[in-house]
Amino acid sequence: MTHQSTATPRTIAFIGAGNMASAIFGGMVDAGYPADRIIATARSRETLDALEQRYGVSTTQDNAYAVSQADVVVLGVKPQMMHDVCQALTPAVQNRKPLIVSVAAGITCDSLERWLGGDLAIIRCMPNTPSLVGVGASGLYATAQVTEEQRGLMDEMLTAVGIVEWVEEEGLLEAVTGISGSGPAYFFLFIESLEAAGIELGLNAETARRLAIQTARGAAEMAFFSEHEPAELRRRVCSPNGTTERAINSFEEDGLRDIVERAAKASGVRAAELARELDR
Ligand SMILES: NC(=O)C1=CN([C@@H]2O[C@H](COP(=O)(O)OP(=O)(O)OC[C@H]3O[C@@H](n4cnc5c(N)ncnc54)[C@H](O)[C@@H]3O)[C@@H](O)[C@H]2O)C=CC1
Ligand SMILES: O=C(O)[C@@H]1CCC=N1
Repeated sequence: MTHQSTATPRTIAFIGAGNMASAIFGGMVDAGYPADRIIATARSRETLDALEQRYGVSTTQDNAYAVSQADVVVLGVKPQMMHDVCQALTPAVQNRKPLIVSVAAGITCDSLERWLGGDLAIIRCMPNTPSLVGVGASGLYATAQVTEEQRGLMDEMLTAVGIVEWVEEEGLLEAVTGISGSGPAYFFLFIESLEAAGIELGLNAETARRLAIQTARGAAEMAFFSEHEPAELRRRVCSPNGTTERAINSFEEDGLRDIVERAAKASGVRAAELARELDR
């Protein structure tokens, strides 16, 4: 994959280059976005050195300096840190007026706007970590101040690392969090469980892990590329009165669908809770 845009690439500051932010810019760089247009900040110099070495991005521990260079500021710190980080950045942000993008679970555009001094174009983004390997899924919400060009810029940045879905109501980002933001962890848990089952059934640990991972990958790729819906693909694995049917019946009897729905809702509820807890 190569970076397609002919426009001058924007300078993007990632404030808090942890798991999520580095998954996005790592994926962007691997997809061809110019590394010299990315500035990453973090608390530890060691983290930044490693990112500089791996991706060739610029780094600094000075958040305000990074903002002073940026057309787009991606806020990638933990929700609990967001208030203090924003307040410290207010002068630099008000001076430069970059597009503000937050990836933090829960934190509302209203809080961000207040904490950063007002009158800003803000996008809330709920990405996920598979962005690192170009298979991310991001849900986005834009406030009224965001221009079409800025939306286009985000589309360009994030389609380099996966799919992008815009939602028209901010509250729907809670649903996005419950499905795709937290979602990779659900699938990792399923892989772990399948691996453990393989070991229980007598396979050696490495074989069980390789089979579980490759099966998850194969199923996801088939679902992605197929013209058939997942339910049909599932039916095609189930021979009548065969082995899969027995396993699927076991899942259904144990209430897997309800279990998944409850978990996804719990994630979204926690996002809403974070917004209330951290608003001030
Ligand atoms: N991890 C995930 O799968 C996802 C995370 N998110 C959101 O991404 C945000 C970050 O989560 P993670 O990357 O998992 O956390 P993390 O702990 O890996 O990253 C946070 C980074 O912020 C840095 N940091 C802390 N205080 C700072 C400061 N004052 N100035 C500059 N940098 C500072 C830390 O050094 C660290 O590198 C959270 O708000 C979370 O809700 C959203 C979607 C998925
Ligand atoms: O667990 C969290 O709060 C973050 C947001 C979505 C995925 N990880």
